[in-house]
Amino acid sequence: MIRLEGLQVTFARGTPLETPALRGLDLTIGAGEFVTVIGSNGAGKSTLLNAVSGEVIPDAGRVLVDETDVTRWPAARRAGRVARVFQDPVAGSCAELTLEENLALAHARGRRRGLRRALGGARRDLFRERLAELGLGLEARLSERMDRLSGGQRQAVSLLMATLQPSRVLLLDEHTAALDPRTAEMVLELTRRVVAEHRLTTLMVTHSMRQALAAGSRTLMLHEGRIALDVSGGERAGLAVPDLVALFAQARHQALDDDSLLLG
Ligand SMILES: Nc1ncnc2c1ncn2[C@@H]1O[C@H](COP(=O)(O)OP(=O)(O)OP(=O)(O)O)[C@@H](O)[C@H]1O
Repeated sequence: MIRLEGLQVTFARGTPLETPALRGLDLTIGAGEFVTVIGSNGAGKSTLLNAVSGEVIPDAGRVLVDETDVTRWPAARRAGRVARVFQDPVAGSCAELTLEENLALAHARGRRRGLRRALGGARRDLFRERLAELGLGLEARLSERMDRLSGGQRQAVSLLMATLQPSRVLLLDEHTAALDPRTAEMVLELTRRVVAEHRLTTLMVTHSMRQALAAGSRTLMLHEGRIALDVSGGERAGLAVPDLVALFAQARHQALDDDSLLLG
């Protein structure tokens, strides 16, 4: 479960480059809920994920993960609770290490146990089993270096790494954007499976309106650091991509109107 209360993040405060990225954002995401996040460039989507993962500490407001206030916790301290997969397939793992070593590191993260113990025979069997579940034949490639894998295979392994941690929260930052359409679909399908199996509370940022509606059960639209749209249930089920595009345009105009009212 994630709860954000009055979250404010301003970059370069007090300088001519001052940028308000999140402007008092309130959001509650239930345990096991899968939420997709859309919004134009600079809307605050990555900052939102960064505030949950601890890469960014807010100026005001609170971040709660499973009812624990983690607002001031650095990212490393949250790593056992919050897993993340990035847009760049290279970002989530160590290229020079083998698949097994990467999985062992992920398995050890957030636990009080070292790499050596994590590399035992029982672990290897677990890794092989979990890799086999991906259906990509990677179970036979445990001792290969990570940089031998394709982008899609790396994202699949990154998702698997996320579930080897004891984490309950999964953050996906445009994690299929760098993949070709077929591979992106495969990784999205895998994402659905992994989230459902592990009941992960999930925030997925995407620039694809189609993906935003096809994955998860709720969609948020961010605009200028605020939530401009929050749809779920029957309302969302009845939406097609053009409807979402229209709502997006409407929410942006609404925000512009609000600003002009304020300015007026
Ligand atoms: N480290 C930083 N320093 C200064 N400004 C930043 C920093 N990170 C983000 N910003 C600014 O904060 C605002 C929100 O950025 P953010 O990256 O969260 O948007 P986004 O919705 O993820 O955009 P995109 O879709 O382009 O990735 C933008 O105006 C951005 O330029």
